[in-house]
Amino acid sequence: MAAASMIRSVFKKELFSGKVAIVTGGATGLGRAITEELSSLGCKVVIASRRLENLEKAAQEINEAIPISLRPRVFPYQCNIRNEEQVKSLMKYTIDTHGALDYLVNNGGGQFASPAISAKGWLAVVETNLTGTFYCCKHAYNEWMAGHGGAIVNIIADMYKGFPNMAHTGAARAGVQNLMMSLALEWADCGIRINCVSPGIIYSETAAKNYGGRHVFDEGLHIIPAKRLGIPEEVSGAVCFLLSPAASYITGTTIKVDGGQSFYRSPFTIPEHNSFPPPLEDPELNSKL
Ligand SMILES: CCC/C=C/C(=O)SCCNC(=O)CCNC(=O)[C@H](O)C(C)(C)COP(=O)([O-])OP(=O)([O-])OC[C@H]1O[C@@H](n2cnc3c(N)ncnc32)[C@H](O)[C@@H]1OP(=O)([O-])[O-]
Ligand SMILES: NC(=O)C1=CN([C@@H]2O[C@H](COP(=O)(O)OP(=O)(O)OC[C@H]3O[C@@H](n4cnc5c(N)ncnc54)[C@H](OP(=O)(O)O)[C@@H]3O)[C@@H](O)[C@H]2O)C=CC1
Repeated sequence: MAAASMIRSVFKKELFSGKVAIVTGGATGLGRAITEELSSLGCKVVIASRRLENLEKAAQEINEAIPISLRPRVFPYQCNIRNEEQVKSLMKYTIDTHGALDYLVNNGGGQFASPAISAKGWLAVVETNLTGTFYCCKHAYNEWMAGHGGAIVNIIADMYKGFPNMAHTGAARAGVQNLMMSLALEWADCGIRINCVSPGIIYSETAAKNYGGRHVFDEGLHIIPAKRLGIPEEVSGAVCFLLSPAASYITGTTIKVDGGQSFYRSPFTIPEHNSFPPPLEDPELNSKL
């Protein structure tokens, strides 16, 4: 956010002291808010995404807000989560440099809106959001969490009524939610908790830019019972809660941070038509249905 948020962390200072986290997409939007809150609570955070320049700038800015004696707490690392080798290197770097990997936040991702998705576009979005999350979970588990436990949070999206015009991301996010449930069971015996946070429409400058402007977000206002957009700090609090000891008995679940949007109306309008097959023999009766 360009404007200062009124939301301050509700968690105690040093809640995450001595802990190490990876936040993918941690330089912008939701990921940045999560990184700011985790690092302000004592956590070392490796932020990982494709654009190194962005990551370096964000790390510098966030570190500057931390008392000099406690810096640095945020570390940039270039990684495309679609590339399994790069994901493996991210995990190794984090553990070799910082000695642990307590938390993983799978936030990096995105999509584009289109009613006609090409095969290449479909693969790009599924590989980013579903396969990228799978790679990150798998290698966090292999490299550290299988032997030490840990907590994972995946950021998904409001896809509960389908996701017309963004079918690729709807399918990918539903896949991430189901993956989360499988892993919560498979990895429970290692002391790994894994959950999802499902944001509604959360305004950030970078997200809006990706959609060609703020108007795209404002167009969603009529489907939000809260009658306003969310901000990244409102998502961050839920992520920090799920990582914290306050959530020590919570695994395999999803927290929706969406102002009630997910159980309210769909943004999608179906054109008038009579294309469905008639159920009755009498055409006149059919016309009355
Ligand atoms: C509104 C409220 C809800 C908000 C939710 C949010 O998530 S906010 C967060 C918002 N933040 C983000 O979403 C940030 C992250 N998002 C991204 O990086 C991209 O959206 C990505 C995931 C598609 C990866 O892209 P990439 O370039 O690295 O991938 P690539 O080079 O491998 O294949 C690309 C292929 O995909 C297709 N295609 C791509 N764009 C469009 C389009 N606009 N139009 C049509 N098609 C498009 C095209 O086929 C293209 O191939 P081509 O024709 O070029 O040969
Ligand atoms: N804002 C919203 O309303 C909603 C957002 N979400 C999801 O929340 C997450 C954060 O979005 P938001 O902060 O709003 O938007 P942003 O566009 O600011 O964030 C997306 C982040 O993901 C990173 N990223 C994208 N692709 C990759 C990749 N292949 N490898 C590594 N990192 C990648 C980007 O960094 P870089 O370009 O450097 O790789 C960027 O930092 C996304 O998954 C988004 O889809 C879900 C529901 C609603």
